[in-house]
Amino acid sequence: MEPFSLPYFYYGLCILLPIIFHAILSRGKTGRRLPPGPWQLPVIGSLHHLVGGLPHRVMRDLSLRHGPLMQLRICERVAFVVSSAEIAREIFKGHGTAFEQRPTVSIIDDMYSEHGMSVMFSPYGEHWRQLRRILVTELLGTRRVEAFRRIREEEAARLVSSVASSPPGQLVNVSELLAEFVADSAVRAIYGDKLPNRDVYLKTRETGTDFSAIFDLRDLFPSSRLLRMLPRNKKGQRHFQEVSRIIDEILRHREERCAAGDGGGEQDMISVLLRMQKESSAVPAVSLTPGIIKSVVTEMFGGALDTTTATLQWAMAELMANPRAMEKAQVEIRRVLAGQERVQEAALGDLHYLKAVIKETLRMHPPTALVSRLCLQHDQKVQGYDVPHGTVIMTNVWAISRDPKYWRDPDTFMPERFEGEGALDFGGSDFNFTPFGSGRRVCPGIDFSEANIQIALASLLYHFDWELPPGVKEEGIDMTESFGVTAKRKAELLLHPISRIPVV
Ligand code: HEM
Repeated sequence: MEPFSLPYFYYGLCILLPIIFHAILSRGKTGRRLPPGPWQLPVIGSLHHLVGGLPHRVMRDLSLRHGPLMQLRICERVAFVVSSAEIAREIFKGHGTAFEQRPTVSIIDDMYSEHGMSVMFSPYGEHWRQLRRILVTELLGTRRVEAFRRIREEEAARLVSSVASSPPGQLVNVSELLAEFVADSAVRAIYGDKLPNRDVYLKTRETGTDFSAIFDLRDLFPSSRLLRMLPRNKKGQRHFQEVSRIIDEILRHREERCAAGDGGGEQDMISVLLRMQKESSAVPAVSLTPGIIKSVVTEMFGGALDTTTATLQWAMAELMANPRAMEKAQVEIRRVLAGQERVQEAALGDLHYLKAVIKETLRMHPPTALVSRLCLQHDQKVQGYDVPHGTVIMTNVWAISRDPKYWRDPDTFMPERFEGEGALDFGGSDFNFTPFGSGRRVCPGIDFSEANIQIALASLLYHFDWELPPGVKEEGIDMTESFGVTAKRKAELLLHPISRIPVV
């Protein structure tokens, strides 16, 4: 064994002393009662604990050690991570509007500062309330979602035609086809037409969900004047400029078509917004300037595409990994739709097992695994702990919906748990199952995305049986999640379709 070496002792002391002083000083300074958390380093705080894994998974593991309300300090930002349904309920039900603001990052602030905030990142207040009302009543309400039915049916028919026309015996890239289905169906609803450069847009979106495009040191050290003078994140800037250019192009096309007399029957979201802009009395407290319309449209694209696509891709992968659930879903669909040439939405209301499959997919793979809010009121207390003004509250939706305290065999895909009377719903009031968030800022796109997911899944399962590539077993399907803002599948899903109900 090496003899004790004095220089190593001094090196160790040099590292430890600042940590100890920092811990003592910060404790003395705040005088607050804060929740427990992992040990912190000077300057970076708890950041080092988060390196090397997917944030929602690392945070779940940390919270198993430190508790369901855990404090993290990421450089200058304080975050409380919530990993229990009871605490989530306390936060969203017991504190009025204290936690109804979303934290934002500088790259998003920069982008919106040019043309005005939309809904997602708007501070809680009158502007948000008015825009949210437009979303809920005019753009994403039941009546409007119903009006997009023809679009969904056409795009679902196109999806199964693409599968049917693939060369016999060849694998079909189901992930890609589902991404294209969502892009076409959602975009036609938003814009009235398909994107002329859909593939370029989809590629651009991929960058937008990459953490490296939104990362900026300014967000971690908001008090640093020096960092504010440094150049912005180039990757993020390029990405947002590209998105901005594409949305400008879309809006220009739509306005030209409106001017040429094609109002899209006032069905698509952009023409609704343009009409409301003209009738300014329709929205007294918010001026629908071209900039605000651009922000709303950008957000509709952002909110709709990745989340819906990820859910569909996970659902197909889970069904392939669980042949019993696949068979049960197909038996139901083929019984309910018996004799139909293609899937029509009218029958989908009777597909109870399919609905349970979608819920179970969202339980196991919530696309927004961490839902963040900001505490903007003073003197809030949660579980007896102080919540300082400016604290980021991160609800670990993924951890809660995989917690054995609430779910039997939480890592097993079991749609049956959502069958029958009294099954949980994802509207935001069952706090152990909140893939769409909760409280006043719950996702307004639930009906819109559910309608798209149902018809695409039902169509794929109605017309085809599906087989894995040779040599791949159900338990060998790659279920790795990619690292990014949306919890997507890392691997593409390649499958063999076997025609059962011919596509005509
Ligand atoms: C499977 C699909 C989807 C999932 C899982 C999802 C999830 C979420 C979540 C977790 C939030 C945050 C809620 C909170 O803070 O409590 C959110 C907010 C939001 N979502 Fe979705 N979403 C989906 C689809 C959509 C669609 C289709 C749209 C629009 C076309 C949309 C637009 C929005 C908007 C605008 C907000 C911000 C609401 C506000 O701050 O008031 N989402 N979504």
